[in-house]
Amino acid sequence: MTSPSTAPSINMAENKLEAIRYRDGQLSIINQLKLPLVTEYDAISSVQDGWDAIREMRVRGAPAIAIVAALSLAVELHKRTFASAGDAAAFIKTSLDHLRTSRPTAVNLFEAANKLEALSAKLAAQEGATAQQVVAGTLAKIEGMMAADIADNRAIGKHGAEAILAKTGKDKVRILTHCNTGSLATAQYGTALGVIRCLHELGSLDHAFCTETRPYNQGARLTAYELVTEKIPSTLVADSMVSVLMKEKDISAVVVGADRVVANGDTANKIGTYQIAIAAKHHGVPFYVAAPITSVDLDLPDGSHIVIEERKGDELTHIFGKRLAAPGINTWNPAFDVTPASLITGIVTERGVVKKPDGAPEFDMHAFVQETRDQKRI
Ligand SMILES: CSC[C@H]1O[C@H](OP(=O)(O)O)[C@H](O)[C@@H]1O
Repeated sequence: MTSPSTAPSINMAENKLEAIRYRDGQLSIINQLKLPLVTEYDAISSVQDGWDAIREMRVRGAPAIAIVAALSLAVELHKRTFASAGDAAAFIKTSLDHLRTSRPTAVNLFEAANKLEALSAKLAAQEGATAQQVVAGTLAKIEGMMAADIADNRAIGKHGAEAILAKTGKDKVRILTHCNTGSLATAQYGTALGVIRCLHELGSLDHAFCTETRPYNQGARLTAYELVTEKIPSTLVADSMVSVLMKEKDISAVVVGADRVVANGDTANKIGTYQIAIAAKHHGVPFYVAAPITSVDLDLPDGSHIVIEERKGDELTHIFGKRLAAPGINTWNPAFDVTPASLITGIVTERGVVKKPDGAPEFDMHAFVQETRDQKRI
């Protein structure tokens, strides 16, 4: 499945980091387990290949997971033939059911799967529907996902940059982020890292700080890679340095991504986000979550209902396959934590920044989604 390549991950023509390559039914992804030392694209030729890449975290990041899952289905739809519209819809449903089991916490995958399943069932139920119509309609929806995600990320970047500059009243800001929420976690540009990119484009970024993000090191490996590649002034810190960083380095705001934002604004994000939010509260640093509406789960009332993925202890005990922890030690490796709404200043989406109603400790995501429904594209 792996096709080692020395091709650069930067598309020099557009100066864009291309983590997901999809052309005419052919899909490949950068193997993020090997970054930043090796840039290698893995071919994804089936739904099972997509599932494996997501489970093994060769591709990760909430929007990227949803997009690669859907595109892995698109790859199969390009190759297969079906006897009837019903057969095509049944295959799509079975594939999506399988893809839903790859990783549990990021809601984007489930949101995309639900939409695609509903669409294919609707197409198949139409009078005289053919398999080709079901496949073509589903493919069009899937193939539009990347463009929609890039547009959403650019809008998130703009809203987030404006909100941070307004809140801090500063011309130039110093931003801390956690994990990787950039081009590697999305179709391109990124969510929280998109806000940092936008501040940089506006000439309003003094400096970005990224955490290592143990145990998987998305910050040290991936965010640092994106920041250095784009020549954004930036510094890497260990997760354990966040409080002293806020005390001594004049951090203007924190902006992080999200895997699931529930109805009251409680937010599941990469493990370690919660302690950064607590430190931000203590130091009076505004704390923003940046995420597309596809990361909002209105079905869950608060964060206690979010299923948190637990991953293998090897991610803690080993780095690049090399053991660093004492053999025999027990491990606990939750991949995400939940930051309570009370610690969050604002939730930046493509439709604007959600704020708490006056004096309220929590957000009303239902009201925000309802009010902004007309702006919905996908
Ligand atoms: C914009 S990506 C959101 C999210 O995804 C990351 O998780 P993982 O690397 O485990 O897939 C992280 O929590 C990011 O903030």
